[in-house]
Amino acid sequence: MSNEIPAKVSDVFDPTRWRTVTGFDDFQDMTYHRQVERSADGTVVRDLPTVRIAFDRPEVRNAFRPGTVDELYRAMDHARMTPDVATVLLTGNGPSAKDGGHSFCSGGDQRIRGRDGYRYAEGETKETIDPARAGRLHILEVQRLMRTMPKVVIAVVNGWAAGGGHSLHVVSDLTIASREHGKFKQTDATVGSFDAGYGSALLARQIGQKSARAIFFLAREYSAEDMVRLGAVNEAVDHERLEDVALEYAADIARQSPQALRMLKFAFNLADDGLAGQQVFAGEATRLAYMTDEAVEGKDAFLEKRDPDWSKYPYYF
Ligand SMILES: CC(C)(COP(=O)(O)OP(=O)(O)OC[C@H]1O[C@@H](n2cnc3c(N)ncnc32)[C@H](O)[C@@H]1OP(=O)(O)O)[C@@H](O)C(=O)NCCC(=O)NCCSC(=O)c1cc(O)c2ccccc2c1O
Repeated sequence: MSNEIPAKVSDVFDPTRWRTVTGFDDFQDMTYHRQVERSADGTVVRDLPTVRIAFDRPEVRNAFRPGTVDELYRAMDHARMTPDVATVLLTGNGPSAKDGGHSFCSGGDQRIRGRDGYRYAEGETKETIDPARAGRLHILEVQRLMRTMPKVVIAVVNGWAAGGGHSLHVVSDLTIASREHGKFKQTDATVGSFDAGYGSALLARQIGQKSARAIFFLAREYSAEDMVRLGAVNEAVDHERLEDVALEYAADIARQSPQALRMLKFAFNLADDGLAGQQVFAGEATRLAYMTDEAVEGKDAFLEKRDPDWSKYPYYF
């Protein structure tokens, strides 16, 4: 494992607490780091169970284009499949070198929005759109991944959370936000778009119908403190302490049982996610069942071409 200290990608990012995750060197729009413990001389002693995934387009308030979403999905899925990762911090790098603005994510990049979704493009403008590739709305696939992955996802809102960026905070398990720079605005309807899935309906489950409807219908700006009062954000934090506090949350999460965490996450989702939620919860119930001698007896009996002997296993009540 490399002892190299990564570049300082954001104002509240402490490079000594992280290493760059290998295999993602091709990323252009995102950064992906793993928390580490280092000795006094900077040597990595061990990995810690948290990753940091961040939008890295601060000059456009961390708007996402299809390539951004591809990278976000890859990092998130890698975190999902890394067995010693408990918590994912999703945040935005910044501030913008252009104007000093802070952003978590401002949703879909409107410059390359086509009539069929967001278009792949060589450059930053509509003139560079690749006509051979269809438009995408696959941030929804990322939302489903965040929702169903058996890890705790924390939105670390360091600046603007607008449009599709607002929805990413909604679908995260927890949200902490910068008191100074965390700002929330659901601009979907302003630009003729609408997240009619988790972004709106789940928000209504979280904070109530009237408040959620106001956020979408009025598209007003809310501070981190406003959002704490509404119940949409767990905590407003001094900006300079934002990632430290996020790592304190992650340390508490790491003290809990992995099995209990995933059963709880899927239990929280179950009723709101209908049969899909039941399927995800039930999959973990099946895994627990596979761990029992009773289930092993069923498998062994099949392989040994005999009838299963259930006599040792009571009909619990
Ligand atoms: C986020 C803001 C409120 C910040 O305002 P502020 O005044 O601080 O900054 P500027 O407006 O000056 O922005 C600086 C700079 O960044 C550019 N920029 C900002 N956001 C975007 C963006 N989303 N796309 C492209 N460019 C952006 C801005 O133009 C400036 O550039 P300069 O060259 O002039 O320096 C404010 O910026 C803002 O309101 N942004 C737009 C937010 C928005 O409407 N987002 C899209 C909503 S729709 C969406 O995200 C969405 C995506 C999906 O994939 C979906 C899929 C399925 C269903 C629904 C979806 C969906 O709704």
